[in-house]
Amino acid sequence: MTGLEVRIDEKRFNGKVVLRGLEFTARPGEFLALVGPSGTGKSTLLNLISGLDHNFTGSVSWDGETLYMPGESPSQLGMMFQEPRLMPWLSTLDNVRLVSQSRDASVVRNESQVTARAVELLREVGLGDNLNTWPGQLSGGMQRRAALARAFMVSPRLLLLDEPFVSLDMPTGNRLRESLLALCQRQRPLVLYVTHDLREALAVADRVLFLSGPPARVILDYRVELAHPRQLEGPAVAQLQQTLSAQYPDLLSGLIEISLSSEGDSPQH
Ligand SMILES: Nc1ncnc2c1ncn2[C@@H]1O[C@H](COP(=O)(O)OP(=O)(O)OP(=O)(O)O)[C@@H](O)[C@H]1O
Repeated sequence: MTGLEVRIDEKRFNGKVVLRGLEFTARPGEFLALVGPSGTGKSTLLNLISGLDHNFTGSVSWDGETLYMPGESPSQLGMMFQEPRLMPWLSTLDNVRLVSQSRDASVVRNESQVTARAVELLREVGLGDNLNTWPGQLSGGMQRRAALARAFMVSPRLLLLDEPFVSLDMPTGNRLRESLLALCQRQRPLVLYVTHDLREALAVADRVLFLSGPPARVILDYRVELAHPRQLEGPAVAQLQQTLSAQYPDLLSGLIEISLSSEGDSPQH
């Protein structure tokens, strides 16, 4: 099939089974949220799909071909983590340009094209005035913006996001989610978005995959039939959440959390 086919028979760490019988498929352009209790193996799953960890039984296929030989990752793979992971000694622009030095560089060819694309992406996420700013001078929210721009530098066909906007205040998180959705709308990658926050999942995703407690597997594949733009606090999302809570009370216990932090979009001094 076209797209991603995941079948993890078993993934263990030191003999302990973390994932077992975890299966799903997804098509290009779909936006999937992976929701599950803390410590259930969501990041582990992304590591298997990205090819960072190939020590498991089962298979991951992309466009009908089994990925990957050990040490390989899929081409045009974009990733973003909880931590922005910017190089502190490089400017914001150079942090984004850096990605083009990877083997996915085939997408952008020469220096000026690389720079032009990085500038365009940084403008798109609202950092057009911060091209030469050091990461340490950016706020937490601005650093996530830079990380978001960097994830799109490879024109990703597959985009793996591991709680990318966790511990941001609600307005900052909302603005970043809007930027992400706008970029996805244009480039249509297949997105896997890990979150432990059901409201966030319902606000962004076409499908929500609910993972069980360990060993994790998919216990519900839920299609979200709401038009964009959705608001985290919107009535339709609240109603959906209520319906799901009524239908699947055990599934949702412990999942509905909104992180409130003081981290915002203002630069740090
Ligand atoms: N490198 C590792 N070595 C040993 N155990 C590991 C390793 N990485 C993860 N684990 C274990 O695997 C389980 C799943 O961890 P993982 O980080 O994938 O969960 P998660 O669902 O992403 O958690 P959270 O929501 O808290 O980020 C945990 O019990 C964790 O301790």
